[in-house]
Amino acid sequence: MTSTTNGVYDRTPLMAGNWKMNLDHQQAVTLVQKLCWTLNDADHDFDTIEIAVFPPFTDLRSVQTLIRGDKLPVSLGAQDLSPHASGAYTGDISGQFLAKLDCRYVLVGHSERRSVHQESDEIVAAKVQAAFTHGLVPILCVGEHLQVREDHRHLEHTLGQVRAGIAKVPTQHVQDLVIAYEPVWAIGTGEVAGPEDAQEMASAIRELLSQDHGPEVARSVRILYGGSVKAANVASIMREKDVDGALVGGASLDEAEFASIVRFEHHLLTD
Ligand SMILES: O=C[C@H](O)COP(=O)(O)O
Repeated sequence: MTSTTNGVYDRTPLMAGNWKMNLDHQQAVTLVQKLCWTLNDADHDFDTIEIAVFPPFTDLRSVQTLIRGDKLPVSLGAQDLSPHASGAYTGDISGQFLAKLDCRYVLVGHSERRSVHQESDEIVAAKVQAAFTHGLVPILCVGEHLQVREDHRHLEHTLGQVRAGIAKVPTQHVQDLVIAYEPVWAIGTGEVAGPEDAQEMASAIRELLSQDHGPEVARSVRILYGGSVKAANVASIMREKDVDGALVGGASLDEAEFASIVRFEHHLLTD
């Protein structure tokens, strides 16, 4: 599978739906079924764009059973994991358990984890390592608050989060990483960063990866944009050459809207 938008590199676009703390396990199954029906009805080519859903932990087994039973072309991911493999960590979930549930991805360092649960760069780095240890692909979430952007420190801040998050990851793992740039001021606010803002950051992240891990690794890493992505704005973001997909919150809870986001190439053709 290759990217058909930025053309230069062989990166498969990834459209990831982070449901956050929404939908119980029955609603989760219904949403995934409806999403696939909607995409099938639209003759969507599932080979060109990867689709992943990130339900709450309690939904994962039900969604896994559906995906496996109906052989649905949808990847499964979790919203968080413990930095530890097992032990006395009440309420935490091991990456080992997520891998057993066929999770391919896990979000790490989402801004809501960093702000609500005070996750530091050190904890985020330990979770990135734990993900790789258990064979999961971490989606490292980074991004600045509004004040940082207004102070013109957004590049320094966000690149610092990237460097800290992958500090202990060997180069052979870095190439499999996914990074999601989510400016905090654009999350759930209806404010969307301009495509040029997304490209500026994605390009800077790729340059940093190139410096630290070499150009081949930098070309392999997929970089997503997140923050108020909708069907109406996804095409302009996906036109940017270093943006390889979207991490979608609210709009991923509606099968028609998320299906339309997944079919962003259709918008490119009709724009
Ligand atoms: O993980 C998703 C992001 O937080 C974006 O959420 P949003 O699309 O509701 O703004």
